[in-house]
Amino acid sequence: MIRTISIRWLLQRLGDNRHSPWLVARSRSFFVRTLSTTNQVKGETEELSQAELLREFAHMPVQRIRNFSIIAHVDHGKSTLADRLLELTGAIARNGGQHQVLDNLQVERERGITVKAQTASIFHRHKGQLYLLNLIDTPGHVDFSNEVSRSLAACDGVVLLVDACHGVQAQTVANYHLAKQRQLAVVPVLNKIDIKHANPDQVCQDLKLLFGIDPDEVLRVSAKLGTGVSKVLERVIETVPPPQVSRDSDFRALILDSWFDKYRGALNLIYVLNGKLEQNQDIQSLATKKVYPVKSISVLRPGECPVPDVSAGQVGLIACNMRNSKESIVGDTIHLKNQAVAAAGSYRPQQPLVFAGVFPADQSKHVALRSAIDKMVLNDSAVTVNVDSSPALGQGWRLGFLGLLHMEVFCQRLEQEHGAEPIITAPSVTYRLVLSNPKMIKQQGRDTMDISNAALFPEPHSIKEYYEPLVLGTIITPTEYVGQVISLCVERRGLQQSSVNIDETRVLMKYVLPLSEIILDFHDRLKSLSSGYASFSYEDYGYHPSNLVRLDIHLNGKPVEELCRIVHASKATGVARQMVLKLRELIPKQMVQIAIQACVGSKVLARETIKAYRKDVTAKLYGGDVTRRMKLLKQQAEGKKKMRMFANIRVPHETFINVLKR
Ligand SMILES: Nc1nc2c(ncn2[C@@H]2O[C@H](COP(=O)(O)OP(=O)(O)OP(=O)(O)O)[C@@H](O)[C@H]2O)c(=O)[nH]1
Repeated sequence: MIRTISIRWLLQRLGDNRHSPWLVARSRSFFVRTLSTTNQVKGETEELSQAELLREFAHMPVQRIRNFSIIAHVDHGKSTLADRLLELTGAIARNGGQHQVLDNLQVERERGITVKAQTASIFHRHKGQLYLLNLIDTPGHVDFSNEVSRSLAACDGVVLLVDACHGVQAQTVANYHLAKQRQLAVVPVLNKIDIKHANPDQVCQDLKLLFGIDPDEVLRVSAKLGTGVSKVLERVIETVPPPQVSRDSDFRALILDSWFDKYRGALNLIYVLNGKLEQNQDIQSLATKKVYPVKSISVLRPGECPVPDVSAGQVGLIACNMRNSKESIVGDTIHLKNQAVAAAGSYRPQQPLVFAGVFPADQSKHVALRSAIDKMVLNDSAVTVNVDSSPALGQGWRLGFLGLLHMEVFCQRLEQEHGAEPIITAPSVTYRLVLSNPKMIKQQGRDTMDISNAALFPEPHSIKEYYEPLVLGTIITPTEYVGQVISLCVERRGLQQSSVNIDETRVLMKYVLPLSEIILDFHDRLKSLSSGYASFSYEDYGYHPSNLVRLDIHLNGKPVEELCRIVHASKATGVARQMVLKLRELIPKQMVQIAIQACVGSKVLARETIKAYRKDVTAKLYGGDVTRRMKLLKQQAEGKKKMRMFANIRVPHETFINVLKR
């Protein structure tokens, strides 16, 4: 019965949402699941029907629940392993031609990377007992580390996956420490052992040296071929403790994730810490105090399966008429109406590091873009939004991201999932200024000012001290590239903190680097100079004093706000030169001559000129009459002089971003 209703519901949704790739993708994975169960999947739990499994879900004791994430460096095979685990446990069809089922966003499939952590509840029989395993596939890229921290808040253990060819990489180190900070059980697994030049023994030694992991503890698998994968589930059940929750107390749950559904509003993925939640009960948000009736509860397998209730230790999806990101807050605690409970868990979204202006290409699309951004922010709690305006681009928003890739993916999703086509200004970091101007201090209500929009940078005489954000970077590189890596770090004002040989062939270096120096292309440069072998990860290192200046760009003497930048004083001349040259290429020739100047205060550091079109006013003249020709050219020059005075130079929108790329 449930299945029949769900398929009808699904088909309606597919029909009505042809333009929502996200929903279609989600529904498709649901479809795969539904078909697979209809055909009786071949898995460890094949003897149980879907209805029986859901009954098991309702009665599953806490002692037989395991919540774990798969964490690893980029491309080490997390999503492939997740696929195999889903197949093995019968959640999806084996050899169904579906790859990386949990990577269901269009952007994930196009880029081949995971950007959103995805949950799936699976069942596995171990020593005669059925266990409920909540598996979370996490992204590997540093820009999506918020997704990893968010996932770990609902876990008691992790599968630390390491590529047996490439070994421990920067993000392996970062993710391992994240798991250890939360005191989670670690199941070390080497992947890709099917590859000829894999060196599992060496990687085991590295794991021992870096993390003290006993080589005998390390499982060896091939997620691609499925070799050894069942051992991973056994080890998870044996090593990861059951959740530390209580079913006897009042209901309390942590909102882990949320996303928007056209019909049901915001859907919340919750991790229940206490008690039990049933359909039609009223829940209250601890943050907003608002009350909502629970309309539906489901479990993700990985498609939605309706269940009547969800109990402590379990992860469930609820629809409760929340409308937007202001109501559905990731990290918030929900409880039953009018019951006093303490906040659940310690998860807080990471603070954004990179900021960019987002404006509608056409101001009439302002409302549509605002609604699209709101829906996207609901699904990405790490993004911050503040209202912004610009004389050239109109009303818009200043969005905060965790990195450039995060920003690119967010904007791509805005386009793909919501049909929005915004203009994105150049990304910048947030600088901190200590003010000396009493009037400004009074206005601000304090003597410091955080600023990410260079256009709002105060005059130097109002500033006492400048601070810029630094990061602690971890670089792992083969020894032959150490020299080039060090040169790159020095060029980016990096200071080496340590350098350790992991083994004879690889070095782990720690560098303190200014965030502004790494956001644009540091990672690409590092990859290209090391033929793709070096890896980089970073964490916040706080604000430190710096010597900053505001670099203004003038076009025919008029400052262009969108192009000004905050730069380190030592780099001002180099950046000025580079910017004017780039602008000369990017701004199309116009009817007037354009002078491009880069200045700090009144000092011009670099200048370039774009010559005007020279309209051939003499083209129609019959040949040879020099005096007539000269007279016409002179008239034209007079006209241009006038035009220059009122000249309205057309700067293409993409110039604002392209000019800042190195
Ligand atoms: N030969 C071989 N290739 C594998 C194995 N596991 C994964 N791969 C390949 O490695 C590539 C990356 O796999 P993914 O599962 O996307 O890696 P990921 O860790 O989820 O990637 P991100 O989520 O972007 O960090 C894909 O081309 C897989 O086919 C394996 O066991 N053997």
